Amino acid sequence: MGQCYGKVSQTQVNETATSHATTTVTEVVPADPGGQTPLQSSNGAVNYVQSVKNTPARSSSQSPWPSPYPYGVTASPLPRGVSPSPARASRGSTPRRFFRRPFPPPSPAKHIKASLLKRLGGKPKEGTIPEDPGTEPEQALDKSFGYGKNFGAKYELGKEIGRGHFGHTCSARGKKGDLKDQPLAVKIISKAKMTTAISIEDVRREVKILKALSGHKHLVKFYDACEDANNVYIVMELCEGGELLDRILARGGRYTEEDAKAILVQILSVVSFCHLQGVVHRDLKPENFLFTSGGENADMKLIDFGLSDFIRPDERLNDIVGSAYYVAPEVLHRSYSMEADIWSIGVITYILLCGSRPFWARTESGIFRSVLRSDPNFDDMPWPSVSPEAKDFVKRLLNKDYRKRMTSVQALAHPWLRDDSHPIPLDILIYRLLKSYLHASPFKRAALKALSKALTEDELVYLRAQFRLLEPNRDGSVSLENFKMALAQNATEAMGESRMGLLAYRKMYFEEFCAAAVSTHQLEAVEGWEQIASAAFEHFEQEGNRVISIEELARELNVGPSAYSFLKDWIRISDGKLNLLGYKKILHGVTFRSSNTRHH
Ligand SMILES: Nc1ncnc2c1ncn2[C@@H]1O[C@H](COP(=O)(O)OP(=O)(O)OP(=O)(O)O)[C@@H](O)[C@H]1O
Ligand SMILES: [Ca+2]
Ligand SMILES: [Ca+2]
Repeated sequence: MGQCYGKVSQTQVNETATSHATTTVTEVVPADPGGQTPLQSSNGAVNYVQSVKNTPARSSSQSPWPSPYPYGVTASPLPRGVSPSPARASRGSTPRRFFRRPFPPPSPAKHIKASLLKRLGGKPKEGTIPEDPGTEPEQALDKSFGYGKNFGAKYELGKEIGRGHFGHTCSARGKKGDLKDQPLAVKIISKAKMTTAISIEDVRREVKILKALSGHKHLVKFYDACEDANNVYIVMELCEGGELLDRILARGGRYTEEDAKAILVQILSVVSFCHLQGVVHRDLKPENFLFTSGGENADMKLIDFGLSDFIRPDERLNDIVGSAYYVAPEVLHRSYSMEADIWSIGVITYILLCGSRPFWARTESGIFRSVLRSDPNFDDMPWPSVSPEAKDFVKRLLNKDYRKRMTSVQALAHPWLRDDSHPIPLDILIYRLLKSYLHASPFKRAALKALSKALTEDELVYLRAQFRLLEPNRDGSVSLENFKMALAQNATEAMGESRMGLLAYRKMYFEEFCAAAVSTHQLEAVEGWEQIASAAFEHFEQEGNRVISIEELARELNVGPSAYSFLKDWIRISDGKLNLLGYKKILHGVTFRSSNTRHH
């Protein structure tokens, strides 16, 4: 068996314990002898225990679970005045109480190792990391950011209040100007830690995104960025209420549905805002939501845009980043977009409702396997007593097929959360669907039109809200001009970055809007899909179905002659029109893996 690439020497451990608590210390997966990626490696229990013993920060080396305290119990990451919760403190001594649950309760999440190495540099063993970590000679790196150089003159630093893999955060006070005497938080990122071009770019982007998005009610307010020879300083509003993770642990890891809803509405509201601005967060987890004050009903703020990126509506990202417990399957498959954030919210929701993680294993590769292959447990306590709406909600966020997942806006409109007290924001998904509708063939549009006539009230609530947000013209129609206007109204500085393409002018009334803005993939994940499809097919029979040849159907579906043998089953022999199966295929689109066919 090869060496652990994450194994650390005692000196490194000490260095880590005093400066940064990194995952490379607290969770170690053995490198695969065959040079496989961490995705495929397995096992590691023995090495894991050994590495635990090497880690001075741990409160107990007996616990079978990764420590909730990468910082050690003495160096609590909790804000002043908040003591460690009993759940956190007692974990090491009473591990058995957690066996009753399908998975152990949450602990601070670990960044995906490959991503961490790539960003912060390091010495991976040959072949263990899927990508070149991009380490460059130090002197070649340009570490000047163009930020103000007068941090010391403007701010007075206070105590350390938090720590992550990339930086530590201190309380501070403004010395002059608008921020004079105002309590602040300053995230300090050491330039010495920026050993790769990627890590420098990450900091630049973190500041840029934070600055651009600052202003939303549930997003930490950005004030200033400074630098000196040693550090970058990100000055922001001080959130004194601690992390969401600590509140979850303080409650023994379970929220009532009402309390969970109050949390989720805030998360979804800020995440829909980010997505509309073309920003994907990529590291949503309970550690990255802070409460403004200690009160039960304090507002929550999203922090830490260190892994965030700009993304265009049709773009896919391929960089494996995030934290293992919260990472979406398609991120591990290296082709993802905004929906990856929604998965993470699904994981958070699951944790809020039952106190356990939906995907858990002792090693990173084990967690990945679970994310890719296993279905979360909805059978054990407390799930039988959780409302069907809440369960449906979680399942529609944790769908492994990202096309079937709800968007954050749809989640806000889901029956479990729907409530007049929070507005439903504009959904960028509509823009994508409209665009693809306008590019679709008349036959496919007729199929969608029939589908839209079979929609249930639940779907219509969302569509009506979206239509209203486009502020229909006096004749009740909208065009893409309305879309442009609506987007412009919601735009921040960040939006320009997403380089929204503009579509041609085309008038649309509500009826057609529904046909254009309905997502077949999402509907397929709905419980009543078969009924909806049958009802839709009846509408299609009335005013859309027609005689179609195999060749024409192949063209419609964008597939080649090798698919003809399948296609004949989708056309009725009696009248040469589509049957129900064929109708569903037209709605869904098909992919044949054959060299003779064009990939869809
Ligand atoms: N505005 C703030 N007010 C109060 N505490 C904060 C604030 N920003 C950050 N913190 C604290 O500092 C910690 C680290 O900050 P942050 O998450 O931005 O760092 P990081 O190094 O990027 O973390 P990670 O390891 O998750 O990538 C947070 O978890 C939180 O406890
Ligand atoms: Ca963080
Ligand atoms: Ca971060």
